[in-house]
Amino acid sequence: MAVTLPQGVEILAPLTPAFEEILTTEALAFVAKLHRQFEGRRRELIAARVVRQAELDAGKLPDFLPETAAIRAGDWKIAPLPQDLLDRRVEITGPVDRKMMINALNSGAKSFMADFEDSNCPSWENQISGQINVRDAYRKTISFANPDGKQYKLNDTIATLILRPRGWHLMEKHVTVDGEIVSGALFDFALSFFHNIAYLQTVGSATYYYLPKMEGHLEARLWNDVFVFAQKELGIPQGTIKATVLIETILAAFEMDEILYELREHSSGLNAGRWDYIFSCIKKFKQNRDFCLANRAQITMTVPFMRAYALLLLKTCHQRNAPAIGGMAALIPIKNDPVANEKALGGVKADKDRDATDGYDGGWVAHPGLVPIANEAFSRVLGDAPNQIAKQRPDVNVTAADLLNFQPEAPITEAGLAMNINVGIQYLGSWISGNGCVPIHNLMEDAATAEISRSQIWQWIRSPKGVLEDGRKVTVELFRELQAAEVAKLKAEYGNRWTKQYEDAASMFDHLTTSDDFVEFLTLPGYDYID
Ligand SMILES: CC(=O)SCCNC(=O)CCNC(=O)[C@H](O)C(C)(C)COP(=O)(O)OP(=O)(O)OC[C@H]1O[C@@H](n2cnc3c(N)ncnc32)[C@H](O)[C@@H]1OP(=O)(O)O
Ligand SMILES: O=CC(=O)O
Ligand SMILES: [Mg+2]
Repeated sequence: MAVTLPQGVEILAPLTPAFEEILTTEALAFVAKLHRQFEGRRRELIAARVVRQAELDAGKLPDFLPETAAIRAGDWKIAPLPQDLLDRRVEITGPVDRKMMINALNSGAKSFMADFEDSNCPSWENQISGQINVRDAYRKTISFANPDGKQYKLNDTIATLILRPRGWHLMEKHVTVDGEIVSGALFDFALSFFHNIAYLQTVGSATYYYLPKMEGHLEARLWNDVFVFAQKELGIPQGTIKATVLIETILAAFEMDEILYELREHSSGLNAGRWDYIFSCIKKFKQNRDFCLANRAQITMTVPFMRAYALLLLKTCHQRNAPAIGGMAALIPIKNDPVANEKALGGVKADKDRDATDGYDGGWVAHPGLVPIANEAFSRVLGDAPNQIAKQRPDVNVTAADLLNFQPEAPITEAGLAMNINVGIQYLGSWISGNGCVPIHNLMEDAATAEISRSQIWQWIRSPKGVLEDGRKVTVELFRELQAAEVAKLKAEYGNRWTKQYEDAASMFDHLTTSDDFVEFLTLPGYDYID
């Protein structure tokens, strides 16, 4: 190892010369500073999540917080947005794979969320290569030669890069400070900020972030304090960093104003992260005898609790001069089946049309082929205006009961159960093999969508309402019977692509589903399977 490690820092993974350009002594010293300053608070907040879950398990329902009523009633706005975040009508997302990043930046979308989270398997290789790719993308020097000879380089006009670090719950096991492994969130943030902020300032931009999976405003306060500290350390003007928070947990939905308020000097709005949101509802109410959702496919953006959440997010953002960005339809272009393809594209159009008409300022797409559809839907409403933040929604009145109106409860079917098993195992197999985003049955599947599949089965097994429409109760025995059938089908379909990773995935899926202790995130045990 050529790098001189700062005192107290260890790296428990291989370093190539290219990795050493990212893991420099100075960058690691910055990681260590953030760790020493904030790791204690991060742990307290994770511990507070456990306490909150116990309250929910005991039947307490969430509500808007009485202690922050003044913030909700107050007349404040977030700080002005930088020029390159004013127009976000189409945002493409994708993992930090070099070729895909170039494709995303060239896609015609206004912004590109470079994802170290839901769509990324956090192997050491992916994380550090991802930082190299981000560095080169910011400097517009990124290029790629595909093994088939195709060359990739950036167009003259590219999307603005927004980086999504890992959430507060994930660790970076390959780096320790004073003998403690470091937070994945702090690690991803620290490296991207340290290496790029000074350069970006010279071109009138900055590092922008998407912040995932927070459960409340105190977690947002921690991010804000990290930003303040980081900017001070590197002599960057306060308020330079901007961050969009994904509202993708049911608890955060009750604290949207407060989250914007905590980050008001650094905020670039909120995003409706629908897939983790559904997962969070299942997770938080998994012990509630009244709670039980229908087959995954039935939980669309138009069901009552999802509609309430989407409208409240929009109203809250615009009251605070903040962009409201819509989430992701999981539909993707379908090759070799024009009829199915047209249906999928129609689904994306309907999704983006609804968001644009409601008043959203932009929305996510999963694939470059969907950029024109989303662009048309938002441009139809926005015209030449960069956004519609000025559009207020006083007509929207969402109550706690609306957010908790968990319908539909039916149907739950054998096909829905089998599909959850099939998708869950395929996704986990891919994730353990190093790829965090895959097309399965013509839908985009990532960590968030797979969480819904596995948590639904856990909950159906344990809920009195977990009954198939033909009257059979969902049980461990029924799950195992269907699981055996799905594994046999997949083995036949995969042939020699059915590797040890897929065997591991099947046994991990069995554990996730049958263990009475609910596993908080599938990526936590999954992390033990990857380097
Ligand atoms: C819940 C959430 O968090 S949503 C956010 C996280 N999820 C995502 O970001 C989804 C990202 N999307 C993807 O990973 C992919 O689109 C998938 C896995 C869904 C589908 O992938 P594929 O079936 O391989 O796509 P397909 O074969 O049609 O790709 C065609 C081309 O588009 C590129 N492409 C596809 N999706 C993307 C993307 N999101 N960004 C950049 N390029 C992309 C492919 O690299 C390929 O490029 P090439 O022709 O130069 O080789
Ligand atoms: O991150 C987005 C989501 O839907 O989850
Ligand atoms: Mg998510």
